Amino acid sequence: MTYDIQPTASHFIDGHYVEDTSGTPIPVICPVSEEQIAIVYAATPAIIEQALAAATHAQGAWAAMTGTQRGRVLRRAADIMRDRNYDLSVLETNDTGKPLQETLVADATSGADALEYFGGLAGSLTGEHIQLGDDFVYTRREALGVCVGIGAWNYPTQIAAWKAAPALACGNSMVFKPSEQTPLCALKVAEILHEAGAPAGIYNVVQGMGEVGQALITDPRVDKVSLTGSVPTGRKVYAAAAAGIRHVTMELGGKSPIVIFDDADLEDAVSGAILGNFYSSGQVCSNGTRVFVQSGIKEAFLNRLSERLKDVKMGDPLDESVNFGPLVSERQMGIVQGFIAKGIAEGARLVAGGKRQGDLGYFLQPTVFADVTDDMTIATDEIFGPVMSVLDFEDEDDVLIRANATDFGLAAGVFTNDLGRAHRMVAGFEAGTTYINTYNVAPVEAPFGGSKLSGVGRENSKAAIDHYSQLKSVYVGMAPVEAPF
Ligand SMILES: NC(=O)c1ccc[n+]([C@@H]2O[C@H](COP(=O)([O-])OP(=O)(O)OC[C@H]3O[C@@H](n4cnc5c(N)ncnc54)[C@H](O)[C@@H]3O)[C@@H](O)[C@H]2O)c1
Repeated sequence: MTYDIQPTASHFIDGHYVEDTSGTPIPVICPVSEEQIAIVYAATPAIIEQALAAATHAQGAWAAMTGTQRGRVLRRAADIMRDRNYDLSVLETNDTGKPLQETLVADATSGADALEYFGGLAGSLTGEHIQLGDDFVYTRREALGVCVGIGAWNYPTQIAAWKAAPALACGNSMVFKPSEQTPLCALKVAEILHEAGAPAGIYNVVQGMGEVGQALITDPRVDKVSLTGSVPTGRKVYAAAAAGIRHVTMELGGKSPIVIFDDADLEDAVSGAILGNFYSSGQVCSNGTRVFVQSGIKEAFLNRLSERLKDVKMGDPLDESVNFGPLVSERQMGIVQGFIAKGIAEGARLVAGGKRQGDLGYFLQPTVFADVTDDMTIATDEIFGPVMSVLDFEDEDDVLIRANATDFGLAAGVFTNDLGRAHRMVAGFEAGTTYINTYNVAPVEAPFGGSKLSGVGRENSKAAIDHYSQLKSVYVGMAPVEAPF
């Protein structure tokens, strides 16, 4: 236990920490020191039962509160989260390896934004009135019931809060399973929600691997499943949810394009490509890892990118001047190294990075390949590490076809000073989240999510309300009922 803020047990159920050391031990390894900083235990069937029973028991009374009352709890939780941002960020940095300069602004703060936004929205959730002559219909916007959230390891606090906030605002309860690689911060989200006044059982966290996720999804008490993870996992989770006709939100992987035209602002385009490839050491789902650069700006782009890469500062991510951290695990580092080797073997030109940095910690240099072609593995597969592929193009129509020639559809961006072209390009992109002259910004007010294999449903914004509530129609007859006999 390195920090006081460390959670005190593996699970948070029915308003308090719960331990059961008979579950499979899950060591938490710091990606910088490679040392074990904590241990949690996977949920046993008894723990899973406790969590689902608590969530089921608590949900009805929570849904019966007014939206304003529920919203007040969420907004209080947002305030607590902001007050503790520094400590939460340190915990997140230790768990994920992401630099503190990132976690201070993008994790608990983003989670707090979601709690505040959906807290504000909760009181205004309504149905509608439809007049039909003398008769009328009104709709009731009702909670779905018990929701299961399953998280990936790259944004543990953000993912936990992005799922909790709309779910709870709509009157649902939740059992959340964080990634086994980064299990700590979701426990703090649960602790804070309960400190803010969420009734016991409304938001529970249980640890474990895929089996625990499956046990949760397939339980008949569960009404909705929201996953953030890879496409292969998405297929399994969606299939399991389908057996029970459960609602789903799927936030899955991507291989997104960034298209840079000759007339783009060079500095902005380079910044966008850096944000879209190297933030969080490249472990961001919406990363624009296929960077299509028009021939007239290509050399200038690569030169300026190389210069900017000199400002990369790797090192202890708790040092606030460090801007590039390690990958989350040795396994992930190995996967990314495998892709880099493939890029070289398939003939891409390595123009920066490509190597491990030092031999302690899972640090990989930010890596840039040029002369990448559409069929190379580094241009087709999600790498989830700091590897940018630069591809050449000449023509707008052609680059749009190539940008869309992927089964993924999470994000896409365009850099150009031609407004007409910018809007034509985003209209043509087959992606859920698109950008003009910027990249990888995800404010809570805007819908976030993917099309094609990258997902189903949207997180954030008012759109998320539709994914955590359902409408009941109430037909009110005002005249005598006419029947044929
Ligand atoms: N679209 C988004 O918003 C978004 C955000 C972050 C990450 N991601 C994606 O997540 C992936 C990286 O994260 P990861 O490696 O943790 O993903 P992953 O798919 O390996 O695991 C995600 C979660 O699913 C659980 N899981 C695994 N198998 C399961 C099963 N059979 N049933 C139920 N749960 C199961 C894991 O334990 C983990 O909690 C990348 O593909 C990335 O693009 C997407």
